[in-house]
Amino acid sequence: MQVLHDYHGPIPGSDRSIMTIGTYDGIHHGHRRIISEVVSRCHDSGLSSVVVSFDRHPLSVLRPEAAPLMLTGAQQKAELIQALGVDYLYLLTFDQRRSLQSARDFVYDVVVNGVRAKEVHVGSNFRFGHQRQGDVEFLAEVGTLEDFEVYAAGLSKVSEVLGENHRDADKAISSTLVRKMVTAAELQDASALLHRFHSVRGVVVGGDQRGSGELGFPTANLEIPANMAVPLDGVYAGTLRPLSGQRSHLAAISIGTRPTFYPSGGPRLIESFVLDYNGNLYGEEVEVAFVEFLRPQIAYESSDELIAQIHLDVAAVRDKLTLQ
Ligand SMILES: Cc1cc2nc3c(=O)[nH]c(=O)nc-3n(C[C@H](O)[C@H](O)[C@H](O)COP(=O)(O)O)c2cc1C
Ligand SMILES: Nc1ncnc2c1ncn2[C@@H]1O[C@H](COP(=O)(O)OP(=O)(O)OP(=O)(O)O)[C@@H](O)[C@H]1O
Repeated sequence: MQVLHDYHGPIPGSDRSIMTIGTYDGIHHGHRRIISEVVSRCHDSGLSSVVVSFDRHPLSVLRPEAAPLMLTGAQQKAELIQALGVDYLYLLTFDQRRSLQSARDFVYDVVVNGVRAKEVHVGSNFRFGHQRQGDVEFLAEVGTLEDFEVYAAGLSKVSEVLGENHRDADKAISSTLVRKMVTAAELQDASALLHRFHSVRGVVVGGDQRGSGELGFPTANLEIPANMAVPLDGVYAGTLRPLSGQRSHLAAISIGTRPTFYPSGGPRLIESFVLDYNGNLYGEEVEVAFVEFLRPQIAYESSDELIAQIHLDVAAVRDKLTLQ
């Protein structure tokens, strides 16, 4: 897959393309359906597949105070789109200028002159352009004039993945809904909607050295990235993968402020005790994936009580994740 940044001009190597547009944070079940449809129609027609997306969430420019915590960083989103077999990711800088662009100018700039689309696939709720004025009907009107077809897919509902009895069965799957599930630690539901375990990437930083010393459980510490969705404070079964390698390791993960040692609150961290591992992870970029909530954070009376509990946590991780 080739990544084009604010590319002006025809997509290289192809006359016309089949495209989709959206924020595409998380690449959830509904997103996958649309992107896979684009890829499959390209296989049939020999055209190139293009996902047009933004380099940041539009709300981070329009109303930063209302910007959501993200499910994917830019690199991970690109990797997930690539894994679906897409040829080109066309990333638009979402800045003040873009936010003021009318729906008509956006279609001509991106769909007609940029991608030279033959087909545009979106969900039926897709909106675009200044103040979200453009909708599927407007896109189709321009399509009639400019010779591209618009396919508006019905929205995939939660019931398709989580069954008719789920609390949110009737809702459309959306990034917003998955973000809520992640932050509420409803990880089984979130994983099913994402087709993967939610994860966060970061560089391992030094801690207080208490983990490797007094506790006997060294931890790879990540600062919580300011704009990423992270499950609520607690202890989790999950995995850690150094991005320099392919292998994931089982991990007992603690998210929180270490209340045993910082009663009035320390920095909030993601700390991973990696099972059966004694390498050095400092300075490495890693991906920590959250599989299952085990328990809340507890302020223990003594280190010994915490150590006894971490032994149980590690056993629980082994038990749950080696059976899956
Ligand atoms: C599996 C696991 C569970 C943990 N649970 C708690 C907890 O319930 N309460 C708490 O105060 N700290 C908890 N911690 C965090 C430890 O306090 C922390 O790892 C320790 O203070 C070492 O910090 P350091 O990495 O800065 O040296 C947990 C850590 C791990 C790995
Ligand atoms: N459940 C769904 N089923 C089918 N298509 C969807 C679904 N959700 C979103 N889409 C489509 O996927 C594209 C990207 O969606 P986008 O990321 O903008 O929306 P979203 O997932 O609903 O996120 P948010 O909750 O932030 O609005 C759009 O064309 C959108 O209409």
